[in-house]
Amino acid sequence: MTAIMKINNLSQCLSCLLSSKLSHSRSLSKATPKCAGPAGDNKKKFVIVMVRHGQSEWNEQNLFCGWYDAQLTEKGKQEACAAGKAVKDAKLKFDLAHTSLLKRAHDTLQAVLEVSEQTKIPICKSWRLNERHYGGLTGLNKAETAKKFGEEKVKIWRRSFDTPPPPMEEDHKYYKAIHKDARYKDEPQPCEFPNAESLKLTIERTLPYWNDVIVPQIKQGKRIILAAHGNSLRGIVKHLDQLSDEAIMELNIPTGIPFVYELDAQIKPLAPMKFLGDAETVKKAMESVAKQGKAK
Ligand SMILES: O=C(O)[C@@H](CO)OP(=O)(O)O
Repeated sequence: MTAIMKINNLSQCLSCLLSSKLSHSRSLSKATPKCAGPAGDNKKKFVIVMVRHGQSEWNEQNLFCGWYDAQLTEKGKQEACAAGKAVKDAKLKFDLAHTSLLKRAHDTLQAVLEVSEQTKIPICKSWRLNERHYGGLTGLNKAETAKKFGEEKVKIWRRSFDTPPPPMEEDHKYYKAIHKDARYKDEPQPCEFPNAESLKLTIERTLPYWNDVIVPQIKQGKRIILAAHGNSLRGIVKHLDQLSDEAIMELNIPTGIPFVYELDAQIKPLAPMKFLGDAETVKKAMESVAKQGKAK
């Protein structure tokens, strides 16, 4: 049975991981550091696999989703299974998985692990890996919003680095479903609970989890899969590839296609991200994410 750990804060996370290490000592003891590079610390090579969840019901309807807990569609489930097959075919093995508190990411991860026959690994969950909070735009149709406010404005809301969407007020249709959800009763603290996030704000809460939880595990040789969201992953990619605020605007991560980073001992990418999919399919899937913000 898959071990699931909900991580409420970073210190709890570390003790959680420690206890999981004890209870999963059999699976973890088999973990071998991925140090395939030539000798010398800088060349030491680690591998991390990331995947955006498969298509969700709100992706299908082209709605701003953010922290709303939309489910996977049938297509999304198939994408998740195909991602698992790609992982299996690439012979990628994991010691640990990380995901958000949102079902679409968790269910994608579960399918990947089932299809690639590695369901026994611990799964760490954190709100810090959630999708960016889309504020007052949550639940609105992206194409209709572009028609009303203009495509340029929607591109700024969707892809600019530091312009957040309008905030989610208490009378918003989805405020209760998100802000009063029991899964957030311990964390985030009221002062850190977002009511709208730009990519910059998303990075500010995602990066501490990357730096304090995931990076130390990578350095211990743990082979990790991270199943998250378009924008929480864009934040990590921006950091890893040191992309400028302008360059990150053009990156659209497709649903359900895993991508792999090979990292040196300083956790710097040794090569660009490599998608487990053919280049044409990946290009088309990226273009289709970008187009979601066009008026129809
Ligand atoms: O709606 C959202 O939460 C995200 C991801 O689906 O959309 P976008 O690609 O527009 O940032």
